[in-house]
Amino acid sequence: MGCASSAPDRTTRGPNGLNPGTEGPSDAKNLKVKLVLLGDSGVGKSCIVLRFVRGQFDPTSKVTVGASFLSQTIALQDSTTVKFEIWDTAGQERYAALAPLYYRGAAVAVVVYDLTSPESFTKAQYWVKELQKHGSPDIVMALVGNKADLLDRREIPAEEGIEYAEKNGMFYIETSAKTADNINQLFEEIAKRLPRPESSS
Ligand SMILES: Nc1nc2c(ncn2[C@@H]2O[C@H](COP(=O)(O)OP(=O)(O)OP(=O)(O)O)[C@@H](O)[C@H]2O)c(=O)[nH]1
Repeated sequence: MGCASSAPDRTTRGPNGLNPGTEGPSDAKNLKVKLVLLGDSGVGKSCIVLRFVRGQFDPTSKVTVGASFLSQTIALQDSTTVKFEIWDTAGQERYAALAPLYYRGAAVAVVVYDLTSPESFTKAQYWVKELQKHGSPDIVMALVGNKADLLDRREIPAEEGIEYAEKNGMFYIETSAKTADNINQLFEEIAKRLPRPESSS
């Protein structure tokens, strides 16, 4: 597990220097945002990132160790760009204590569960509470039910995800990193919800 581990050239360990490989501040036309992915091990966080950044899916990928970093810029219809600086955290319990290093200061949190796994939905709720307690007050949060291609194995009905997301001020989306379903839409939806800095011109 850990799709992004197949992309080592843009991967780094540890949160030091929170903007590796990036230059220049955000402005009204070119936003730069720190995004963190949280969720149980095996829910598909790395695969979502790899699908979004590289358009690839690697079913044989490895578990994430610590965290990995990738960035991707998207252009919106109003000719603004959003550069996502993505911290993909490791879902295994042994790395849980590291998570605050990655979600601290994040403008966006993407909390992922596997819609075939009730345990992972419980874990997603744990991360939402953690973010509510310790994340930035104006953080944009998405709740993602991944592995939507495995519909015959679904355990969490969409309504449950929607209801939980609404109660917690998040938006809900179901994705499949395998088929690419809703992956770009996830990031476009986040981009739409970002607070815009005042234009200086
Ligand atoms: N069917 C299906 N399998 C998926 C999907 N996304 C990921 N997987 C599989 O789920 C497993 C785990 O994916 P990862 O992306 O490594 O999971 P992770 O959340 O990054 O796990 P950690 O690195 O331990 O935190 C891999 O075997 C993937 O091939 C999906 O959308 N559909």
